[in-house]
Amino acid sequence: MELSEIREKIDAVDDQLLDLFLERMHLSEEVAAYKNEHHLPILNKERERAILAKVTEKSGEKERYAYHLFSTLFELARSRQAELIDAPTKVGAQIKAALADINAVFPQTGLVACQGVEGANSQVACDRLLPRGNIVYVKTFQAVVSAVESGLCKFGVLPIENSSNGSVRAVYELLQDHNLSIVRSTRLCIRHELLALPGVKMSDITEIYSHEQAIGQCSKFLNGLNGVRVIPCDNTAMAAKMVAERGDRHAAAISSHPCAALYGLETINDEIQDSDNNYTRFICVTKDPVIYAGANRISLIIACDNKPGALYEILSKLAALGINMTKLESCPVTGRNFEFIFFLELEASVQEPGVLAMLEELERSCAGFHFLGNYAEV
Ligand SMILES: C=C(O[C@@H]1C=C(C(=O)O)C=C[C@H]1O)C(=O)O
Repeated sequence: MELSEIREKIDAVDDQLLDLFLERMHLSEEVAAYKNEHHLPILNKERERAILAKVTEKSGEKERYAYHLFSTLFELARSRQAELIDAPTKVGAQIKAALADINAVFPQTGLVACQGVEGANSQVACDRLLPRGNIVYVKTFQAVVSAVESGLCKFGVLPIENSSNGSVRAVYELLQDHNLSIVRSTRLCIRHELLALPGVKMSDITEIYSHEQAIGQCSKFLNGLNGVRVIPCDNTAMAAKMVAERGDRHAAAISSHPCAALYGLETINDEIQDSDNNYTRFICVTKDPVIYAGANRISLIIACDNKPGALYEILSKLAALGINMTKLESCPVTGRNFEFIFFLELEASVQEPGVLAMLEELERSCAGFHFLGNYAEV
């Protein structure tokens, strides 16, 4: 058969397929109306399994392809049903509350909980996120969360990811366990320096203090040193402060340039970070789930079943809406045997058509779902 002839036949089959597809979608809309009336869940695994069993049995050696095609058809049918059924979801209620005040503008002032001390990168981030905010320093990320949850501070600032080290797990864990909303984010270019008391030389140093993230970001420099103990501490600025206060001429801190002047130290070595493209993103969180004008990023934590195609199903929902994903990181669930959760970031606003319905559907279909916020990066 000539190619043009085969293609003519394919065109004819496509016409039939399309008609049948539209008819199938129409029937699932009728099923949706029934489910709505009788308060039935959208997903019916038993029915889907029965159809797949029949399809695979009839498809012979093309069984794999038929399985995939029908799984996609179910996916699309469920998406359409979710659009039509307004079954309550947690994310729906959360977003509705967050959008209640449509004219809400980002506050200019307020107390901001910040982990560390003056000179910490978190402090620079606080100034960027809330230029006229009043900083309250606390010792740990947990204390930032507690300060916001208790109402002591309206805002909290936390580092969420670094371009060399990836996500800050401890912060994601706190976001999972507490109901805080991300309302703004910012990206800081991080430079590290080795600071010590005035006059101290590299050869005097036997101990280097810094935050774990900074230690990780200067691994090449640190690996090149001999006979030096590297000691993690709470914060890069705290490390500088401690070295200054102890007056120990064998100790140094990996910290930022402003901390040298702030704590009376001198730079022994500058630009010691592994990569000059070393960025850390910081988020600003609040207790009230507000979505301010200009929000164009959505952060999610998702857990899906450990089965073939589980992640694909999530991604296909984003692809269907043409949403760009700016982050997808898998992370093992602590204490579980290679079970993973996913950290996602999307370039989208819940006010764009279809986005809220898509999030509601993800909540319905995923084993775990956390909407962390819809916000703007400044
Ligand atoms: C259409 C239905 O809803 C969903 C979609 C199905 C499908 O596309 O065939 C099957 C079961 C449900 O998960 C239904 O319940 O029949």
